[in-house]
Amino acid sequence: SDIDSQLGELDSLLQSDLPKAVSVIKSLEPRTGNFTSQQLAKFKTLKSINHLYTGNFIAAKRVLDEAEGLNPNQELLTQIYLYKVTVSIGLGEYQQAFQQLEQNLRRIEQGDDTHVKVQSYLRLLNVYLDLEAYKEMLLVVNRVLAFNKGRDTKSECYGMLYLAVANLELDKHEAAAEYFRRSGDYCQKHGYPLIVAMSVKGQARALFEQQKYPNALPGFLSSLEAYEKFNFNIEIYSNWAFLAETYYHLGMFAEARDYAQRVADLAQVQMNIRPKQRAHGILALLARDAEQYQQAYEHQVRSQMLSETLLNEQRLKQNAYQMAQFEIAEKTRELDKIVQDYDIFGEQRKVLNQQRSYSYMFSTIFAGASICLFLMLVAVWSQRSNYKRQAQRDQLTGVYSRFIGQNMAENQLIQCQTRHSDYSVILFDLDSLKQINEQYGNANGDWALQQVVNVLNELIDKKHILLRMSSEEFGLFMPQTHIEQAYELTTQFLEQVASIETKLTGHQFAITVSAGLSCWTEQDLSLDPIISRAALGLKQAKEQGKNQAVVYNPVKVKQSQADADMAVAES
Ligand SMILES: Nc1nc2c(ncn2[C@@H]2O[C@H](COP(=O)(O)OP(=O)(O)OP(=O)(O)O)[C@@H](O)[C@H]2O)c(=O)[nH]1
Repeated sequence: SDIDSQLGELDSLLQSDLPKAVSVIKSLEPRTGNFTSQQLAKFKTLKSINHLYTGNFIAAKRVLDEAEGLNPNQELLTQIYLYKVTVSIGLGEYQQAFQQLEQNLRRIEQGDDTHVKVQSYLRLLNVYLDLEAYKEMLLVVNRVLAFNKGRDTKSECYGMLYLAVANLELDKHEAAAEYFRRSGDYCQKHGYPLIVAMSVKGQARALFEQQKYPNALPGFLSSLEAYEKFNFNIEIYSNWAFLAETYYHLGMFAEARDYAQRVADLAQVQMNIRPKQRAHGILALLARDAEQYQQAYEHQVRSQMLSETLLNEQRLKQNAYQMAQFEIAEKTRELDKIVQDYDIFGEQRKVLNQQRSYSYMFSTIFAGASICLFLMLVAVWSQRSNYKRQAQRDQLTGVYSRFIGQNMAENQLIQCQTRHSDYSVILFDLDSLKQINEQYGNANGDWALQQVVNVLNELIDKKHILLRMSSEEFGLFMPQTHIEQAYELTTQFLEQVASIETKLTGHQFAITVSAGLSCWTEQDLSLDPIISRAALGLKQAKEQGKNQAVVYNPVKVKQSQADADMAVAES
């Protein structure tokens, strides 16, 4: 009918000429009263695509719900569900996306269209990857491979790659290396050079994780060369960062510095953050080896702040759009092939070929089973499962870094403020660390720092937050702890530190710490004034001859002599 053909036209326009599509939607709107419910469902579904293009996920969700309620046929229903998944991904509601996919899969499994099944499974893999549900990924990968049986080479190629990625993320590094080798061979044979490069890199990653740095090196170098042909910058920069780290472990410091510096010099845009985070980590290590502690500390702080930025879920979408900016002929050809292979929407193929940019976007957003595959892959490769922990911790002592730790402490303080409960802070600093470094070497200085932290870790409990405030200073934040309790704990801490046995190092030297204490008063609106007072206490402790704790709380000191007494040096 006339309406059906107009809906068909709208379908095409949505991928070729968005402004015109919008005007067609407007012109059809007043006539929807004459539509059959099937046509109306189709119309609403198409409207949702427009909303998706413009990033209006809420509106898309609403019209899709309406379309679903109109009892559409099976084919349209599948389409509606897939768009709903896209909406959920767009809204960052991955759990929901996952449930919708499961629902849809159950429906699809009852049907017998193997192609649709494989595409849906691949799509499900995206979401699993994003949810870091690697075990589930393995199950679904096996289903992809079982259904596809090598029929669709592209799906097979991706399936094999996914299998390797899941193994890598599950820390099955040996298996991962083997699977990456196989996916590399297969994809090479069937002409998917970009996936070959990813497989080569994946293999290098698996070897890298096993600390087989000499074996990992050639893989990073050769995949770098391949990515360079594609101008695939995201991967190029990522490889530089891995090369920096690999060279560092191989003791080739000049090369490590060179690659790390290249990455550190990159613009601070979304897609560079992960490599930059890694590169600053390496620069921190290099600076530390050169005994440039201030620089090392600064690099570490930068690295940690970048990690924090990465935690933002939005990076996935932004990565997608960064990627979409690569207007490289090679890449476009590759994408066209992907789009063809993954063209769930059959007839739209010819339009996709006419209109590259829209097809690009279309494939990114909808036929996402293809391009999203490697976008998400890039994102997940950028987000090692343990990186969150690493980023939050000081590398030497394992305590929280300042950035993370102080945020946590600040949150705790707010809770104490609302409950009017106690909150104490201890700042401490190893005495004469400079001298220990100079006399017994930096390694022993490091060792001393670690021992001191070990001692304190034994004395504190879960609710306490221990963090490295700067290269020299540590802070202990203690909710629901009265200053007298804090002082008692500090006294014990100082005693135990003083009795640390240093013979194991081959030297005999004294380790002591000085500490400043302070606690929350009703006047304090944040941690800052409390920390400043503790710092004054620490300064006083140093001035009074070190190896002692000083409580600095002017308000309380004025109020009671007992508190002032606590400020007296430990005997
Ligand atoms: N080994 C080692 N030394 C460090 C680390 N971080 C900082 N340092 C060194 O610690 C020293 C601190 O020097 P100062 O601020 O003069 O303090 P100090 O020698 O500890 O003397 P006081 O704090 O006054 O007792 C500097 O020489 C830094 O290079 C580290 O992670 N490991």
